[in-house]
Amino acid sequence: MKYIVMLGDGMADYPVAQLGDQTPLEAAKKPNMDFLAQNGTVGMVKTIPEGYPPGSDTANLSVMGYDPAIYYSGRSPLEAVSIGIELQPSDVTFRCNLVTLSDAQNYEQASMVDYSCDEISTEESTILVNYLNDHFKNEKCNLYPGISYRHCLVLKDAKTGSDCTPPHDISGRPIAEYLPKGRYGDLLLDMMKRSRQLLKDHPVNKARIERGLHPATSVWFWGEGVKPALSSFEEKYGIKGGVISAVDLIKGIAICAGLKSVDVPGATGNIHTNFKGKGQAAIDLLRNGYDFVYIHVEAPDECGHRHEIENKVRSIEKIDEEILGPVIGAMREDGEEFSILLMPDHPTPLDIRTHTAEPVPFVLYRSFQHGTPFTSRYTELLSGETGLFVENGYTMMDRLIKG
Ligand SMILES: O=C(O)[C@@H](CO)OP(=O)(O)O
Repeated sequence: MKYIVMLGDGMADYPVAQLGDQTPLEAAKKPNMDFLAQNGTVGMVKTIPEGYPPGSDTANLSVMGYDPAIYYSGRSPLEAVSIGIELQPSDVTFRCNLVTLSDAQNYEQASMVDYSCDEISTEESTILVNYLNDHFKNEKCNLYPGISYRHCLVLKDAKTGSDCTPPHDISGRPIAEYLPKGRYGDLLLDMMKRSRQLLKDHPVNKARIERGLHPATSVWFWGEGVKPALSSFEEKYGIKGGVISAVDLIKGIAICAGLKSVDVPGATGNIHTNFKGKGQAAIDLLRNGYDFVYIHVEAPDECGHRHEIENKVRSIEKIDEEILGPVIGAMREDGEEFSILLMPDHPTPLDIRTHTAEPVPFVLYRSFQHGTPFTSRYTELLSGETGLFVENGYTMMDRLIKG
């Protein structure tokens, strides 16, 4: 028996005028997802517990079977683990984005033009983060380069209690209201201001501007946290598993849960990711001694944040055609019985360009069970109409594996 989670990050949405008032899930051609919905159990599930931020951290922990109320210790430490940073219990970490701010005389007067600097390449960002660290590093403070615009700041012998805003929540808005506050607010803001001076004339940025791309004009800190402690997935569920994702957050959850984190060449975390490669990596894992795979695709979420309507629809179609179809095909070819949980972690509605905490539509399909069809397609509306509602997202893994 094989267990598969197919997770489209931020896939759920609201009706979009440009799509004829359909959601991207309604507009997309996705025969495999619709087949699962026609033959599986369909409903809505709340992945974000009351009082928690609607992030991919809390939501993916839930889907992976870990109650955020018990296991959530912040986002950046999960990413730090994936980057390979040895965290001490007294370390406090922050996500460090490279961002593009608008030109302004004073830092406080700028706006958030782009939380990702046009998804700056890892090669360029590594040069910039190492350069900044040469200026910032001391016995209490260290910057570590990660992937693309996602990096990590570690403060030694520190405490939590800073109040920061994710930059993808304030796209296009003036930053004044959203600058760091709380315990390390002044320190973080000082580094952000200094980074703007240091990055201004950097050759990497000059070359980006020449190529018509957004330069990295500042660092932006958020996602505070401390060393995570997850129980072993294998001990919890009695099966060996792996995770396929392009982003450090999900890879970090995998490592902390004792799951294998698979690197797929060309997996980028955006619409240009290697969808086929991810599907093949899942098949390879399931054919080589692993009974569980969690396939995470970041692209629909990025398209939501960037307000890329067509790309969001297309990313759902590519998940369906290049990942879900081949995985289902391989399981049938091998004569394997299998269960699939299909769902997003949270909605990232195109209209608001950020996450919401609303319940998301799910399908739980078992290759060996055939009952009365629940619904005709996999959509937000039809999933809601079945009347099945799961209050605690972290129980979905029990439903998938334990039945
Ligand atoms: O990694 C990030 O910075 C954000 C935005 O892309 O990811 P998510 O929306 O999945 O939290």
